[in-house]
Amino acid sequence: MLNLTGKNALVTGIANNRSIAWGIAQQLHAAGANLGITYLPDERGKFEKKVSELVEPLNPSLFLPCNVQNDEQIQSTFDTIRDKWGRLDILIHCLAFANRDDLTGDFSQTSRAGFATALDISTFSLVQLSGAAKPLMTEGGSIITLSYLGGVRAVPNYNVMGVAKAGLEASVRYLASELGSQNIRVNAISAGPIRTLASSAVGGILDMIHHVEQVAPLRRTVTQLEVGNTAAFLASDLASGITGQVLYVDAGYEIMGM
Ligand SMILES: NC(=O)c1ccc[n+]([C@@H]2O[C@H](COP(=O)([O-])OP(=O)(O)OC[C@H]3O[C@@H](n4cnc5c(N)ncnc54)[C@H](O)[C@@H]3O)[C@@H](O)[C@H]2O)c1
Repeated sequence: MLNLTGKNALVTGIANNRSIAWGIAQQLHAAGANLGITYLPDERGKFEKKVSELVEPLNPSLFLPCNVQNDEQIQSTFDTIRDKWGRLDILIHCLAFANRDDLTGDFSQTSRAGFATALDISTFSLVQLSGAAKPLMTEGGSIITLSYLGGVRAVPNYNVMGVAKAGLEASVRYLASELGSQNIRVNAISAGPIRTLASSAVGGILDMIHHVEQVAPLRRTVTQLEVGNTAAFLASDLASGITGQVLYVDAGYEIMGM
C-alpha cells in the first residue's frame, strides 16, 4: 500500500491550479504526507495570496516564501523545517524559468545572461536545495525533480531549457551517487507536455501537445495528477530500490521513432 503517513514533504513550484506541483501536492496529501509549501514571493503578494488559498484544503503545516535565487530565503526555509519538523523526508523540486525570448527562435542567439538565469533557477536550485535538505533527511529521504524530453532530444523552441534539463538530469545522477549512502534517493520525472504557466512561455506548446496526442501510444498527453501519482510512488517505500533515474510519465511518447 502506498502510505506516506508520518512523512514530512516540502513541495516547491505551485503557482496556480494548473501547476504540476499542485498535482503532486494533492497526491502526497492523499497518501497521508504532512506538507510544507513554498511559493515565489513577489512585491505585491499576488502569488502568496493565490497559492495560500489554493493549498488551504491540504492543511499545509508550513507555508513559506522561497525564491531559489535568494540564499537567505533558502536558508530560512530549511531552518524553519529543522525547527518545526525536526526532519525532512520528501523534497519536491518542481520549478524552472527561462526568459520568454530564449524559448523561441534560434538557440545560437541565447544571451549569456539568459543562459545563466535559466541554469541558475532551473538546474542549480536542485543542487542547492538538495544540499540544504541533506542534513535534515536523517532517516533517509526522497528527492524528486521534474524534467522534460527536451533535455535529451532537440525539441523546437525548448532551446536553453533543454540544456538546463540535461544539466538537471546529470545533477540527479551525481546527487543520487552522493546521497545514496544516507538512504536518500534522487530521481526525476520526465513529464509529457502539459499546459501550465511555465509551458505557455515555450513557443508552439499547443502544437507540441497536439503532436503528442496523435503519436503517443496512449494517444493523449498526461495530467498533473498522473505526474502526482508517480511522485507519490517515488516518494514512498514502494520505490525503495530506485535512485538516479529519469522516469518518463508521458503517455509513452518517448519510445516512438516517428
Ligand atoms: N508543463 C510541462 O509541459 C512540463 C513538462 C515537463 C516538465 N515540466 C517541468 O515541471 C516543472 C513545473 O513547471 P509547470 O509546468 O508546472 O509550470 P508552473 O508555471 O506552474 O510552475 C513553475 C514554477 O516555478 C516557480 N519559479 C520560477 N522561478 C522561481 C524562482 N526563482 N524561485 C522559486 N520558484 C520559481 C514558479 O513560481 C512556478 O510555481 C518545471 O521544472 C518544468 O520545466 C513541465
